[in-house]
Amino acid sequence: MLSIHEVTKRRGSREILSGLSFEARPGRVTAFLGPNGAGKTSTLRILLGLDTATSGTALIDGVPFARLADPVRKVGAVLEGSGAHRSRTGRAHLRWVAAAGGVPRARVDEVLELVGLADDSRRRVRSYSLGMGRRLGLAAALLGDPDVLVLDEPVNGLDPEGIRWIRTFLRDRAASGRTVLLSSHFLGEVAATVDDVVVIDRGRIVAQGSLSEVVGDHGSIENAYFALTGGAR
Ligand SMILES: Nc1ncnc2c1ncn2[C@@H]1O[C@H](COP(=O)(O)OP(=O)(O)OP(=O)(O)O)[C@@H](O)[C@H]1O
Repeated sequence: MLSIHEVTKRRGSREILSGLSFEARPGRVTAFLGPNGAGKTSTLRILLGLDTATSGTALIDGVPFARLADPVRKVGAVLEGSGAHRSRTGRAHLRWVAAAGGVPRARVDEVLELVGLADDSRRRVRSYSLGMGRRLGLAAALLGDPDVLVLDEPVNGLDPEGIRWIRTFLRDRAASGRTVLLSSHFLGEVAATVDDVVVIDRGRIVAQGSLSEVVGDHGSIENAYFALTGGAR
């Protein structure tokens, strides 16, 4: 369970997050939607302990990221890119991440299989396509078989096959009782994948609830999104 409570973030004189509160629950895929610059990445960074809130709390199963006893097994995250050194092979990168997190080496082969990268694991990361880089990032996040997955724009730039794969993957993850939070501005895909939706605009939550609650009378998530965020800017 992820619980964001009254999170506010100021940068200089600007308030980029204003009293955000929402939850992402186990067994559900929650989409965190909003236009460019709305504050999605800033919120995820606070949740993952990469930045601090000016006020409010962001908790993972009741504790801040920094106080998790075993973070690698509690939460896996992919923020941007694969985070891998381009001259390393995919497998070498994962072994390095596994060692740093105290995860047994054998798990590397399991996650390579899970993300469909086993056949390419001995290639250097610089030769990977965007989609393969995404799969590698996801593989690293899965090393600890975490209860919670946090993904920033996971479908951005993927081809239809990659989008379909990740959609199925995230649904399976939620079906096994895990918590999945993904940020996105790619609305069409979200409707087919998610249970719950949180919409943010200019640092404020403008809607949250189940997908059908947020769609409401708008007919589609696209219509709801543009009505709630005042259209594309
Ligand atoms: N390091 C930083 N220093 C100053 N301002 C920042 C910094 N990071 C983000 N911001 C500002 O905070 C606001 C929220 O940015 P954020 O990246 O969280 O939005 P986002 O919803 O993830 O957008 P996108 O979809 O474009 O990634 C923006 O106005 C951005 O310019």
